[in-house]
Amino acid sequence: MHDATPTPLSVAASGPLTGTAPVPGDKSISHRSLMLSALAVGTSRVTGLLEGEDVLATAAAMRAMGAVIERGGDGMWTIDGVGVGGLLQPATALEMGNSGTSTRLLMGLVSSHAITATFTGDASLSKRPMGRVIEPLSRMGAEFTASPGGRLPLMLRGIVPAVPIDYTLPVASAQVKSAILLAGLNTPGITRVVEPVPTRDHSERMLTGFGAKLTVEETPAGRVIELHGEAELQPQTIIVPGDPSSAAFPVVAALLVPGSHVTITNVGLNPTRAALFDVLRAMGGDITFENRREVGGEPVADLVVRASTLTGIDVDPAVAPAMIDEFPVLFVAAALAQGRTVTRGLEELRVKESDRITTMAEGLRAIGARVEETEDGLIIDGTGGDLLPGGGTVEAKLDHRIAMSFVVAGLVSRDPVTIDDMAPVATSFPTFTTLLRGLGASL
Ligand SMILES: O=C(O)C1=C[C@@H](OP(=O)(O)O)[C@@H](O)[C@H](O)C1
Ligand SMILES: C=C(OP(=O)(O)O)C(=O)O
Repeated sequence: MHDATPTPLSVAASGPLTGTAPVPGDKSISHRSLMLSALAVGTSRVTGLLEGEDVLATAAAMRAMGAVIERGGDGMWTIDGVGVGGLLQPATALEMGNSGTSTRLLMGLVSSHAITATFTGDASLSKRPMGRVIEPLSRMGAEFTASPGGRLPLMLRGIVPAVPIDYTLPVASAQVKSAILLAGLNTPGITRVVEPVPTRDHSERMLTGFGAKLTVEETPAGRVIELHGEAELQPQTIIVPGDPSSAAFPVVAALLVPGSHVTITNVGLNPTRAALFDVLRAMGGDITFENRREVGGEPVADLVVRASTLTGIDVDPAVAPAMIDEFPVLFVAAALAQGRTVTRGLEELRVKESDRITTMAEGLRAIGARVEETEDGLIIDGTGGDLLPGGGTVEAKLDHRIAMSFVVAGLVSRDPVTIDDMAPVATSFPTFTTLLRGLGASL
């Protein structure tokens, strides 16, 4: 998808950011709303869907397997579902682009249908480990022929009936948890997943909303999720709240650019997602939450952010799953803070769209930040609020969050920062540069 035609961008120091902007829909919730609507019997309606490439890859795959998915002129999506067990054999390979979530969750869905599907992805996705889903889904009876190292392209042969499993997650991964639960939808009996460390719970919330019989119990061994199979899902009307992972970029930009005062509206604050804002506040960031409400079964608020002098901290590894995609931009905040920020327990960052520990360390060094890379995190000595030297070119490595993080870094650098390729940003936040320009950033 992004293997061709790089789109570079040079970003120079900016004047204050001001004004109000809403963030686009949550990527995780958007994927799930399409998948579950496609499995309901009848017509579901979704507003606020993130229209980024990753979500559109999910939509294309669900269409290829029989769902009728349309976007109305008013931005409302309608999905005519095929019912649990009703997915059809796709005529061509399922192209997953850059999207790990589409790939792993759809592998779960296909596993318990009588479908043989080939999954392909771009250069970044083809390096990412799929063994973590192949292993539990094989136990349920699905068969896989994967590329070396358990990677894409791979072929999956689903099975009916699949076998329910009782599975303790070996990695803290909402994608693995969700893949198993989605496979469990068309599996007789109870599929049980134990997560020793809680991860984002959008699948559990939405499965319940669609009428699946699902229980969640907190136990000494962790969260135990039980799903009763052969479920019947009822069509829903869903409003997708704004994505905290996208909000992270304008929020950090406003904290760092002197004189800024912005309001970012419609920010999802599900506790399994929102730890970045707590960490930034603990660093001294002036962030207040206004107009707290519920949207689509998820807590939401408007974030009022004022430029602040941040202080480095030791980030508790226990909060990592609740801000797993926000570390790249947190590293930028740390590079401007007073003193040292230490992060640990972030091994999972090495298997995202890029190795986000090494990519961020290399990029931050290229623009003059003081960074030490460890096995499982970064140690960063900040400037104390002074501009970074800047002047370098950073490689985004087909990783949207790396590209956006260095745009934020460029806004607080003496000499312009060049990002080699902004194209991947379209996967999760197609309106990113427009939103920042609207707040006054000189991009
Ligand atoms: O379930 C999801 O929607 C996601 C889970 C996380 O991945 P892992 O499950 O690999 O941690 C996250 O990084 C990704 O952006 C979205
Ligand atoms: C890791 C991410 O997404 P995915 O795994 O879906 O590619 C992300 O959006 O940061």
